[in-house]
Amino acid sequence: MIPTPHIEAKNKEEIAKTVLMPGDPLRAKFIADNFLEDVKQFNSVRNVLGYTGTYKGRRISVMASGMGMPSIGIYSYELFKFYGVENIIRIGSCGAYTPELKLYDVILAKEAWSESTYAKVQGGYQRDVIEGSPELNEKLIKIAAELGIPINVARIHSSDVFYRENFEQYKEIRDKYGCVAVEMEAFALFHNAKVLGKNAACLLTVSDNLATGEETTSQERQNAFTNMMKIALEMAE
Ligand SMILES: O=P(O)(O)O[C@H]1O[C@H](CO)[C@@H](O)[C@H]1O
Ligand SMILES: O=c1cc[nH]c(=O)[nH]1
Repeated sequence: MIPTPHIEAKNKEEIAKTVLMPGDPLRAKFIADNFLEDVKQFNSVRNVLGYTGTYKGRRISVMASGMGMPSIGIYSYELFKFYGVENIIRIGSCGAYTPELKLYDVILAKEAWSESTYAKVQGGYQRDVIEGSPELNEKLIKIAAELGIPINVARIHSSDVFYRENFEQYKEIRDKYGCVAVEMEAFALFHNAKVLGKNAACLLTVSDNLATGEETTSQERQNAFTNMMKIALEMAE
């Protein structure tokens, strides 16, 4: 079923087996412009930009997911199911729930906790925690160590809501469920990988801290989280 309603690539070969997936289409473009060689754009439908190129001579794709679980649910499903993609590594921004995490710190989401109904509705999954791929995580941890980039391996919160009326609720989610930071896509990505027999991981960079009030600009979130990008790019094959 390709092209799909949301991805215009006409054959599978246009997309590599491993896809890096930021929420922001312009973060995808930044990576293609600054890190990849021999780049070909394979998607511009809805401005959700997708590119394939080489990194240090090895092939890799980068495509945006948009924001939220419904959006990454669509793109990751189409890539896994119809384009033969095997590995998706989300590279996102997140809000830290603890003062110990500093802006620009990198987190590897070992598992995602969520109150979202995404996994239940999509495939009848009843639990509220889903793990990322242990194999991908092991590789990412090794790469980070080789690059000398510290990473925090932890459980994160995948939320459907960016602006909560009760801001202080994050403390309960942190303390009760053990989540160190919040983002909005990993739970759905991990679920799609599981039901389709594929692999998914999620690297995050701290863009703001709910405990201290520190925050980065939209420009930094788009272009400056390069440590996370460099770790993920080493997954090129
Ligand atoms: O920076 P990205 O990858 O979009 O990730 C985070 O940023 C967005 C909210 O600002 C949500 O998509 C959240 O998950
Ligand atoms: O989902 C997100 C991403 C960054 N910062 C937040 O507070 N939430």
